[in-house]
Amino acid sequence: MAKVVVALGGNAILSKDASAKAQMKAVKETAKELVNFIKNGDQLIITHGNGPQVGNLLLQQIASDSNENPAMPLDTCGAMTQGSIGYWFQNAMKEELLDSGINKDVISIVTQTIVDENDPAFQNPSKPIGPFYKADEVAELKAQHPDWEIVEDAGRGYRRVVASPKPLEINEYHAIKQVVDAGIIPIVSGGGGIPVVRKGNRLVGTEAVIDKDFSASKIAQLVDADKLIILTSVGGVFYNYGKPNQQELKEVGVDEVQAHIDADEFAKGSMMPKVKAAVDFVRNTGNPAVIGALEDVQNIIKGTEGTTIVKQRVNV
Ligand SMILES: Nc1ncnc2c1ncn2[C@@H]1O[C@H](COP(=O)(O)OP(=O)(O)O)[C@@H](O)[C@H]1O
Ligand SMILES: NC(=O)OP(=O)(O)O
Repeated sequence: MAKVVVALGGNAILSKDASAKAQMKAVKETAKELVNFIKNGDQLIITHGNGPQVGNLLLQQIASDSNENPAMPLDTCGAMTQGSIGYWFQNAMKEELLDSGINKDVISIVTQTIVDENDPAFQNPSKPIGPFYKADEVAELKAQHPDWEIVEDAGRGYRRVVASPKPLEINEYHAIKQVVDAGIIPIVSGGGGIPVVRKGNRLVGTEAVIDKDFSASKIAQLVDADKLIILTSVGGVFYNYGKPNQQELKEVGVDEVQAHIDADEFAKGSMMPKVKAAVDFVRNTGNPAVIGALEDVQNIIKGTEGTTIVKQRVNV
């Protein structure tokens, strides 16, 4: 039995339609794929992004902000998305498991992730959240929201970016480990976890969105996972992505990927955190990490799809 941490992108939950109904439908499709890990005999730990959802929630907060009904801060919005997305997954996974004749419990755990208040990321926002905007909408958005940073997101449009400090510790990991050992499927560290700073015995929420790929790597190391699988909207990692000479990677050693990270060849805010998180997991555990598409889960399990990053390639 392999212990597998699966990280899902916020974009895998929300495509164009941001209604709860459409997101629940997408989560249900995702759950159908995830149940394949259980059928394969794996122990599953699920984590997910929240970039689109937390950005949309912030917009709702701004739209209804008043003395009587004040806007919630970003850390609280992160917690709210852990609750809503966790509910969707908990609900959909249980139904899919029962439909497959498997009686297993699924539970989402509100997770706090400890960050360093002096992390330079607080001065350099990089995490895209919320909807995509067109180039000609940016000037008006900046006039409406002078405190917003807006950047181009991997050729897909423009998005607001917020601070994204690195996860140092997952506060609830002892409890998460016990849940996994009890044979329960946990949904953890949603949206990278709620960013908190340690002040003695207190954990104080801070306004940021942690990259779920980095926190997934941390969780995977803390629970001694055999594999980290990052599922997204693309079949694997490409060199020269989007160019005529793009090349999809099948199996690749950490040192080779590191050289491409050092040369800044992957898109910031999309593929770069995934490859960095995967390399961190492989280096610290010696176990493989896979980056691939959600719809390819069955073949990822067989090892025929996705990009697998390994400590050292056997046949080079
Ligand atoms: N080198 C690359 N190889 C593959 N995909 C890439 C690369 N560079 C950028 N991308 C883009 O990254 C996207 C995945 O990142 P993102 O949308 O942030 O993931 P998620 O929300 O699923 O975590 C892909 O859909 C693809 O458009
Ligand atoms: N928090 C986070 O990494 O979200 P996305 O995966 O949606 O970007």
